[in-house]
Amino acid sequence: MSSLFVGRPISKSSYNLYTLPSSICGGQGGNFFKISNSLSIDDDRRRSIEIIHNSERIPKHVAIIMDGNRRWAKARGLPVQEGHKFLTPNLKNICNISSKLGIQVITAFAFSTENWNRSKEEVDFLMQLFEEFFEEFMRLSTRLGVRVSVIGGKSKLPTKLQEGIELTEETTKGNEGLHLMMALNYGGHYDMLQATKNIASKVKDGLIQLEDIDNTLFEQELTTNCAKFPKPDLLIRTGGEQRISNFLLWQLAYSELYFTNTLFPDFGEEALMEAIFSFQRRHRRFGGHTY
Ligand SMILES: CC(C)=CCC/C(C)=C/CC/C(C)=C/COP(=O)(O)OP(=O)(O)O
Repeated sequence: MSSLFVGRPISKSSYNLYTLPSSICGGQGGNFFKISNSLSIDDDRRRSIEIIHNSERIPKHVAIIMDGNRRWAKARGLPVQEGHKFLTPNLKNICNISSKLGIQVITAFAFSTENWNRSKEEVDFLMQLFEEFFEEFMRLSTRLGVRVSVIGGKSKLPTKLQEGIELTEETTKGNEGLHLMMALNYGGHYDMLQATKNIASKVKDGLIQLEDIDNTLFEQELTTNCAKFPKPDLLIRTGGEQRISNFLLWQLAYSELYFTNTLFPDFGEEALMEAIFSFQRRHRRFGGHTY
């Protein structure tokens, strides 16, 4: 299909998002995008950008490691907390753009099983910030249309935060738009161990046989099983480090990895679009092709 950019602009920034009427795109509110003609970009990039993004080209599930808050704050002579404060506004922005693009699941790594080793002051601040985050997403449930849930060891989180999470999960569970999974007190090791324990317990109780254990059964026990698309197509890590840091270890087996130097507080629409463009240029083979 050739590029058709006759739609209604839905975003005013360096990248202009366009929505085409469903009569033209043949689907429900399909989104099309192009980069503004006024921008100076090379032809190769323009070509990759001018891809009409149908469901094949848009990652269904994007996971994001939100890193770089401290460096952002330090570079400005600010307390670390000032960097963390971008959690809610940036995730709101990411959810908005992702919804328009047709991304269906976002998993955001907000606190790992190892992050308890940070200073008490930072951990306390983060727990308070997470409480405010859930309040805000619950308050805006109808407007955002985002279903919010949490993966990770919730029982170790402060009681007030657990209550906020429960309320938010309950309030937003009927939202049929984007599904935002917040990974809190989460670790890939934790996820695989809890799955293993559940399976072992089922074997012990005679509910399943040892021979029944396969990839499908194992994946059913992972915390991400609550999402329609449990495995990320694309992993983004902001902040310049190129490692997984105990994130979705099983689920990332065939994900495309994208590392950017952009620090999380600076990670906005333009940076997200860059990540999507990069994904669109990848050839996913899943071990099945040679060419
Ligand atoms: C946006 C926001 C307020 C997020 C909360 C701040 C926070 C704790 C971010 C860390 C996210 C995370 C688990 C990154 C993994 O890196 P790592 O630093 O745990 O691991 P590493 O030492 O391997 O880099």
